[in-house]
Amino acid sequence: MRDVLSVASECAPLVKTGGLADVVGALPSALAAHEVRVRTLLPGYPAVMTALGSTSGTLCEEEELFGGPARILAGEVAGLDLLVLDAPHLFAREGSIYLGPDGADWSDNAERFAALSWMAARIGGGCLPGWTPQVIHAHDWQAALVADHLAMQGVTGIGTVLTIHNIAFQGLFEAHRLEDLRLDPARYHSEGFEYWGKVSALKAGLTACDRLTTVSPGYANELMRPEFGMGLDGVMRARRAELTGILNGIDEAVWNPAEDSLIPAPYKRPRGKAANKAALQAEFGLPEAEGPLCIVVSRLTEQKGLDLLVEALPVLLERGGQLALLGTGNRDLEATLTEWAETQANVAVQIGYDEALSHRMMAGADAILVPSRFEPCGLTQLYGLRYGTLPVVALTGGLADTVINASPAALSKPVATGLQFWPADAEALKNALARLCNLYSSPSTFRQLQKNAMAQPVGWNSSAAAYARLYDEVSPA
Ligand SMILES: Nc1ncnc2c1ncn2[C@@H]1O[C@H](COP(=O)(O)OP(=O)(O)O[C@H]2O[C@H](CO)[C@@H](O)[C@H](O)[C@H]2O)[C@@H](O)[C@H]1O
Repeated sequence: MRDVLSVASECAPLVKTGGLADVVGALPSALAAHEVRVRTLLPGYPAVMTALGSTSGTLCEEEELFGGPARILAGEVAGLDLLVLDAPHLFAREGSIYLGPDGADWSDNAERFAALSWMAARIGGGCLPGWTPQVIHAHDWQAALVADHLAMQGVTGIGTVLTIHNIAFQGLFEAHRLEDLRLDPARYHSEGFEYWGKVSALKAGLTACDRLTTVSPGYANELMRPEFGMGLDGVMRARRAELTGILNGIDEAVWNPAEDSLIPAPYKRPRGKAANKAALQAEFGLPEAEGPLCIVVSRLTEQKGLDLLVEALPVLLERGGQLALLGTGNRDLEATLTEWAETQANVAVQIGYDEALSHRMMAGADAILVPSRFEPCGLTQLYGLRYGTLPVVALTGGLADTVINASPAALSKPVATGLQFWPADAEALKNALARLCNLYSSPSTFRQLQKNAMAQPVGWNSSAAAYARLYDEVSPA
């Protein structure tokens, strides 16, 4: 049995802004089947403290943690073995976990997440009675200082793994804060955590952790190229031997069309989607239509390429297709999409974040559109596969790794599970939408694609085994 401390800034179902939370929340139970015991360290945001309740005990205290006292609490919540960093001066704030009321990053995000890494390192050093992990698994920049903090605390004999969920987020801070963040000035150089005159928390982890992973083999390759490495491609190339791409899975208990209590009519076969489609159209105020009902469930950011969809949309509408979109983010994009919905009968837009609605959309739609410019893995195309909702995706990162394009060869086998297009531009997306409409107009072909999609494995099993092997490799002898 391996003991692993997973460290992250979010974890479903407790606190979620994106796919990171899903992965951090799902991995522990997937790993349990592979002889790995995971305890998850999270910041004590109000939602986490409330979920923990009063049953927890204090396991370890710190008098002064970046401006105030702190302690580690423990408890079981939603099947997770949680360790919670209770530090009210850093985390007892309402609103977004990353952003202040003005929409900008909290000005002390450096200290907030340095504190998380510092306490992870303390746990690695044995501060909890009776439990010390063999491996610390850090997720994204918010946990990436952990290897440096282990070194600063003089802790050795612990394996470290850093997973990159999205290299666009790097945790950059002014260099003069370096010592306040309890970092070693001797590592402030181009092969350490220095990045264009700043401290990069992500680069700290990329240069100091024993092993690096990212969330698909395709993105692992892309990260080593300037177009995708966001300035860190050189670091990724230098650490090529320690970098692995391990595909994300989805929680098959939460995303199961046969037993999903959040959808109107659970189903096992594609034809069972019809009742869900009618309900979804009614819910969004969409009429019946000749073409496919497409959905988007997404953060509205540059990465996700939804500006391309705005340009390509007429092709779908001319063919009698429909769009129902759920998302939030970029204000201009929200306004443009809302305008489309106000002027087009076949476009409906819901601005906001709504987990239950996202299930109803997966169940009711014919296709899900994911036109991302880059996508480390992507989860919504995996939900789409499981629900027989064909993914139409850009050929990048994990989208390229998880969807089998409906090429003539793949259609004839038949193994195709969706549509891919490249480059990630409006013209290629228009072509993909036209191809989708063609396939949709042949019901038997479309039904076969849906069956193939629903049969594609999208769970955690083989990826959990890959993480377990990695933990074995980095564990001290
Ligand atoms: N408005 C809304 N309402 C309800 N639910 C919404 C929503 N907007 C988004 N979601 C949900 O949030 C999650 C988003 O996960 P993704 O993996 O698709 O992208 P994200 O960029 O957040 O994750 C990053 O990390 C993950 C995890 O490694 C990688 O898969 C991904 O490529 C990388 O960019 C999904 O569960 C989705 O259903």
